[in-house]
Amino acid sequence: MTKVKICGMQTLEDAEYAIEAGADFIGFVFAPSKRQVTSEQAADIIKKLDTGHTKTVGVFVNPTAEEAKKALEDTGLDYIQFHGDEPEAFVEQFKTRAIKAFPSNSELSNREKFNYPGNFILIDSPRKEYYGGSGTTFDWESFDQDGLDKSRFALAGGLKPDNIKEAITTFDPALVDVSSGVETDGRKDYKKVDEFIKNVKEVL
Ligand SMILES: O=C(O)c1ccccc1NCC(=O)[C@H](O)[C@H](O)COP(=O)(O)O
Repeated sequence: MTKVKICGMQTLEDAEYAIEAGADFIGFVFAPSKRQVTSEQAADIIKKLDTGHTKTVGVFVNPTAEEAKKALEDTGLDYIQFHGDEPEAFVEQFKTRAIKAFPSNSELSNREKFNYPGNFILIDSPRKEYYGGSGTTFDWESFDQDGLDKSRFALAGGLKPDNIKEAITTFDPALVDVSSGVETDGRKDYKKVDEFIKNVKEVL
């Protein structure tokens, strides 16, 4: 079954809700974003969570190796999501605890992307004001799926309760990642979180 990551946790209540609703991963954005949290805020939330099977992810854009290692050690994160232009050799240092994101308009071929180490290779919409979290889909039809390793493929960008089934049918990803699509007025909307996860689980 497709796994779900709910990204952009900003409060303990949001994180607890996403875990209870069945998210496999929850994300905290450390990069510049309207959802940005400090490592102290994330650590404070994570230490209060009973995560069960849910894994925690810190989203960074072009961090130094020291920043990423410190976040893993000090914040209690399970994984780091590299959402910038981090080179392959850089991600290699974190390979058992890394997710590597690329915009859908990256010049790298799918084979080159999947040569990167990491548990998942995430394809997100093209960058706008920030490196992610744009809330817009990319053109699924014209995206070349040749060379995608579906077992490590994660899909993001404008996913929401009413397009997630079509997204899964179109791409058969191992993981789907959402932020804006489960928000109302910039805050996590628990009804949308429930609906999103329910719809993912309904796809066989
Ligand atoms: O969510 C952000 O604000 C963000 C900012 C900068 C870098 C990455 C960011 N998010 C990473 C994610 O994993 C999001 O879930 C992904 O970009 C999809 O976002 P959305 O289109 O809003 O569902």
